[in-house]
Amino acid sequence: MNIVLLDAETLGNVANLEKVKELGHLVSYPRTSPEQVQERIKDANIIITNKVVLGKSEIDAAENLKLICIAATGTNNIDLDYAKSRDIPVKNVAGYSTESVAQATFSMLLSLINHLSYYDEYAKNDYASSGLFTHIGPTIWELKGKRFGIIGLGNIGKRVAFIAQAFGCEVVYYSSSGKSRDEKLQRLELEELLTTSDIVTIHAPLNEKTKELIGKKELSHMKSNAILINVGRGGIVVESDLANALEQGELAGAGLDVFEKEPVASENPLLKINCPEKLIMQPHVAWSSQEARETLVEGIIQNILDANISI
Ligand SMILES: NC(=O)C1=CN([C@@H]2O[C@H](COP(=O)(O)OP(=O)(O)OC[C@H]3O[C@@H](n4cnc5c(N)ncnc54)[C@H](O)[C@@H]3O)[C@@H](O)[C@H]2O)C=CC1
Ligand SMILES: O=C(O)C(=O)CO
Repeated sequence: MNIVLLDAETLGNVANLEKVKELGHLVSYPRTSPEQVQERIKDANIIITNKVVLGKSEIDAAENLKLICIAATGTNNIDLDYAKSRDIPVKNVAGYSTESVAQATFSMLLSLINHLSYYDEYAKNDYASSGLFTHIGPTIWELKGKRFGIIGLGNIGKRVAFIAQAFGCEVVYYSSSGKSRDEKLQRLELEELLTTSDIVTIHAPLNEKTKELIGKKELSHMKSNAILINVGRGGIVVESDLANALEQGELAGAGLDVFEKEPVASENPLLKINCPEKLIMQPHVAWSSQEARETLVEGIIQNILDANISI
């Protein structure tokens, strides 16, 4: 059985990747450009991809393809409808990074509301000569009692809700999908969630309903002291509108782990905003704790075993 892993570098150093070799003949590429995909997968029975895009032409190029394994939870890099029409199963790994992404959500949020970068820089450069034990600079506020609005209440959204409640927040959520109802939490329409929340975090997948869900109009509904965190997918937030909204003071800050184009384009307006202290950016690492990457590989192995492929 030919297994082709297209973007091994994205998994980092995980010992259990060796176990995939016990399942078949593994050819592992650190990275694969769009131009290289078709040649590399032409003999593959199983393709493993984290973020390499497999559309119609790529799927057609792999004539003996039996399974597509996504080395991720999000499935938006695969043409799922076309794979289905060709009877090729597509398996993602659900839930492997829930803790890691929830932790990253709060890491960015707490950094922003406690102004970590500012106070770190002050302590290292100005504190010794300040003559005062403290320094009241940018305002720090407490999470307790604040309204915490979650967009997408699945595995990650629910974990974030639990932690937000532990901080004493009032959690509300928006979901267009009936699957994620939670009777214990208040469900709001998107506009009300945006208008009334002090913190908004995004944990939805990218699909037709979520694409550009948060643009100019939605950002203008947000409270001027609010913080927006997006660890779902980049295409959900319109980046040029967010850059404008931060500059205009329509919201107080944003933490982004995901971007419409990854890596970000050098002309991305977010890289050029005139208030960089209001924005934290990460290179799509919310998922990537050591524990999560090892669990991810276990999930891929299980997906291959479950598929019970015979060649
Ligand atoms: N930044 C990162 O490193 C990572 C990002 N992700 C992203 O987070 C997403 C969610 O992950 P999980 O919670 O594990 O998945 P999940 O499938 O458990 O939850 C997704 C939730 O979003 C809801 N949803 C779907 N369409 C929606 C819409 N139009 N509006 C509001 N909610 C909607 C679904 O009903 C579901 O409850 C993934 O699809 C992926 O895009 C996931 C893992 C790592
Ligand atoms: O698992 C996911 O969906 C991620 O974004 C990490 O690759």
